[in-house]
Amino acid sequence: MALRGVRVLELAGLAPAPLCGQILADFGAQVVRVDRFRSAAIHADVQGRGKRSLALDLKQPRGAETLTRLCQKADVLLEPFRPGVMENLNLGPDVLLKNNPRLIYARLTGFGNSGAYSKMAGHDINYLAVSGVLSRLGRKDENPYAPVNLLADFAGGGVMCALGIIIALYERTKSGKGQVIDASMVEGAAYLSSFLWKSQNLGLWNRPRGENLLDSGAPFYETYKTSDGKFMAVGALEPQFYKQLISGLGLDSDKLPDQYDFSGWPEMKRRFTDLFSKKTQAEWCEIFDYTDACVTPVLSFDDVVSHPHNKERGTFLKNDQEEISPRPSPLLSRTPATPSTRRDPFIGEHTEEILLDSGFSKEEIAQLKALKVIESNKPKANL
Ligand SMILES: C[C@H](CCC[C@H](C)C(=O)SCCNC(=O)CCNC(=O)[C@H](O)C(C)(C)COP(=O)(O)OP(=O)(O)OC[C@H]1O[C@@H](n2cnc3c(N)ncnc32)[C@H](O)[C@@H]1OP(=O)(O)O)[C@H]1CC[C@H]2[C@@H]3[C@H](O)C[C@@H]4C[C@H](O)CC[C@]4(C)[C@H]3C[C@H](O)[C@]12C
Repeated sequence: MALRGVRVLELAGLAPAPLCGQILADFGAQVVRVDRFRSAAIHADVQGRGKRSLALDLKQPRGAETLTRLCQKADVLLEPFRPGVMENLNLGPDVLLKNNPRLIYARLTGFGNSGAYSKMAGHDINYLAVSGVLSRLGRKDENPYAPVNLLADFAGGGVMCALGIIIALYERTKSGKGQVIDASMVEGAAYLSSFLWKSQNLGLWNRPRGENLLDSGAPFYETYKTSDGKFMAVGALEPQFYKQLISGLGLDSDKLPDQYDFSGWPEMKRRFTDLFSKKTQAEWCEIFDYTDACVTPVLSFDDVVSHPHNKERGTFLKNDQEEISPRPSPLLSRTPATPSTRRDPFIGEHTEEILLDSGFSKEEIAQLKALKVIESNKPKANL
């Protein structure tokens, strides 16, 4: 796998850093999740695929020393805390990069490591708001709407941070040096929105929220309810594809307003809504599947795995606990990701083996355990 041999220490956090670590693990990195003790853990990590867990109390000087020692042999440290937390633990970049100048020290925060808001608590919706993106999301005459926590947490945060890590690893092959990555979810989300900024001159975003081409203003870029309570997604932007949509709906284009005549959009939306409500999702699929009308079913989590296209591509996989999740993407032809099929690790499941692998002696491990600096939790046998 592409990232084989890359050693990552991921300090346990909420959603974005776990996704970043999971991406690295899926593509072959050895990812150790550094957890708080089981009794102190606040959130359950559901993105632990392919990781091992070390439970370590960083608040104790011996705990911080242990992490410092682990960082000497690591390629990447991923930390998800509020700015200043790592420095308070004597684990800031100055200390760790001095010990290991090749270390890539990735800081995944909401507002960044500096700036007026940097020390404030927040979540996806707050970062998306400050990025400017949230103001553009939502339907006409409704409040802005955050699409779950996908945009800031995962796309602008977890994925962007993984990209930063890969770029820094690549750069290190030339310079031999590590560096600090300041991955702010506000800036990650803003960066993702580059197209929205750059396309303003095209007239795509001049109208109020929910009245533009790609924000549910256009009748040909919208979802429609079907007679069985399901939905179809329509994305027929180009005239040649729009023509196929119109024909599939049984309409006569000569009797309709021009596709890009904004004044005709509300009426066209009403007509499309009415038409789509007359057939089931399956009936619409019979009409539109394998055409260029850009019309597809909105698949539920129940239906998506068994959809023929996804089945053929193996888009979803099952682990050995029968849990279904999406296969890593993208597909690399020679060195594809081969994600672990094992269940996610328990907190502290691999504490001892990780320390042994990293050169700690059995005596040192026993001492750390006696001092309650580390915790070891073995899964109960399944009898
Ligand atoms: C599923 C929900 C999560 C959704 C994600 C959400 C939408 C997001 O947006 S995630 C993005 C959050 N933001 C960031 O990550 C930005 C960067 N980080 C921060 O800004 C902050 O970390 C923070 C604001 C996120 C949290 O601040 P906090 O004050 O808690 O922490 P920090 O200041 O960073 O300091 C960390 C302290 O911890 C110490 N530490 C760390 N590691 C160790 C260690 N190994 N040993 C010792 N000490 C350690 C560190 O030293 C710091 O100490 P100090 O403060 O003293 O310096 C879920 C969200 C809520 C969940 C529910 C909830 O928890 C209740 C239930 C709990 C139950 O167990 C399960 C069900 C719940 C209902 C649970 C369900 C879900 O998990 C949630 C809904």
